[in-house]
Amino acid sequence: MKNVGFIGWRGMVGSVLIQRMTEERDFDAIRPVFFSTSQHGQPAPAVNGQQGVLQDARDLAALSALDIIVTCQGGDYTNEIYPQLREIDWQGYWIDAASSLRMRDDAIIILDPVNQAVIQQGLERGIKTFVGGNCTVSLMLMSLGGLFAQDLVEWASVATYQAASGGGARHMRELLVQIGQLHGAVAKPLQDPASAILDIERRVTELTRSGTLPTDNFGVPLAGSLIPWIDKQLENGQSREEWKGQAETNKILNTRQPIPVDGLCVRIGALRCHSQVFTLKLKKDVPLAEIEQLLATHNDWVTVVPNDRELSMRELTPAAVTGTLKTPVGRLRKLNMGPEYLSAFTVGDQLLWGAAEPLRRMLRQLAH
Ligand SMILES: NC(=O)C1=CN([C@@H]2O[C@H](COP(=O)(O)OP(=O)(O)OC[C@H]3O[C@@H](n4cnc5c(N)ncnc54)[C@H](OP(=O)(O)O)[C@@H]3O)[C@@H](O)[C@H]2O)C=CC1
Ligand SMILES: N[C@@H](CC(=O)OP(=O)(O)O)C(=O)O
Repeated sequence: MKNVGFIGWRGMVGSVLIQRMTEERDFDAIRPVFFSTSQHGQPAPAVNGQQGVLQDARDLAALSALDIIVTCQGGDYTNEIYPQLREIDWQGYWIDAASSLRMRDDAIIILDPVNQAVIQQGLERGIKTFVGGNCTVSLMLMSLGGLFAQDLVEWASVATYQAASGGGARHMRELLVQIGQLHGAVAKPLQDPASAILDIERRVTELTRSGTLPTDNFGVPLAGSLIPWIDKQLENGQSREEWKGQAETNKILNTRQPIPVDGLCVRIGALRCHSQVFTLKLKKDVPLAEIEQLLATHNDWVTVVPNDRELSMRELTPAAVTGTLKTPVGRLRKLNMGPEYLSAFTVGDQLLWGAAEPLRRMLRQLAH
């Protein structure tokens, strides 16, 4: 049995990972050791009736005794600890949720339903560093994988609708507090059907602009609004989140000729599901029925939602998908621009296939 260290297990991504591992009985096949940067010495979570003590996540001796390290602690931790471990010639496998190591030549971005062949080749070449992809990229490829697998995509233009959870736990709290404060300010007139809706709206807008809503995390109000920028600003005018679209997609797929992927990333007031709208230019005119068939059969989690009003409203929303491993795609239709132009709408839980699930499945491969 492999000794596996977990860092970041009590964070948002980490706790989803532990929950999924428990559901799938993954702990039966490993000897887990839990670490913390702030709570070492305290009781570790009990697994299969066994409970140890939290180890120090900066103790290189304890870390280097492990066969596999799984970290959901974030990029700062990775940047601090990973080079030190490799420096002392630690030969174990490093599985990471953070973006820091993704684009290194000696790291593979893991999304096994899409790139198991790339993962397998990497393992055979002795690659030891496996990193989960950016959530929008992973969710796009889970939903549209059938078209990429057949090399049908000439380019993809995307507009994202990204959930608060992508920013972290505190961002989710901030959104909910904002929602509560806005509602609280108008709760009374709202109960009166005779009250004027534009007076209510004015009060909400005034409060939104007053500077009194909590905005420490998002920087501006998100409730009742949106934020058309995610992550850092790059010199070419893209946000870093937008830059990842093309860079990571092509690395995951190991394309010889890069497929252009670009668009705008937008934060909205959903809690943990990212949605994305695509305009795809296909390399040829493929009948819609064939497209639906390719998409639906690509992996076990994607479903094609027929382009029907009722079904789209019921099945193709964050409310329907949150907390599940489903990665549905719908609103599929040929656009007025021509028969090679396809629209698509995708939804997926950014903490499951967007973050924790690819790590869990990589660990399972390595542990067996
Ligand atoms: N959020 C997301 O959607 C995605 C995140 N990632 C990556 O994963 C990393 C971790 O993200 P996320 O899970 O959101 O981070 P969190 O902020 O939820 O957790 C990170 C760490 O904070 C510490 N911590 C301090 N106080 C608490 C508390 N009250 N409850 C839980 N943990 C606490 C824990 O470390 P300790 O025990 O050592 O104190 C924990 O491991 C990100 O930095 C990013 O690199 C990747 C994909 C998506
Ligand atoms: N940036 C993503 C979440 C995330 O953590 O992405 P990455 O793993 O690429 O840093 C979002 O805000 O929705």
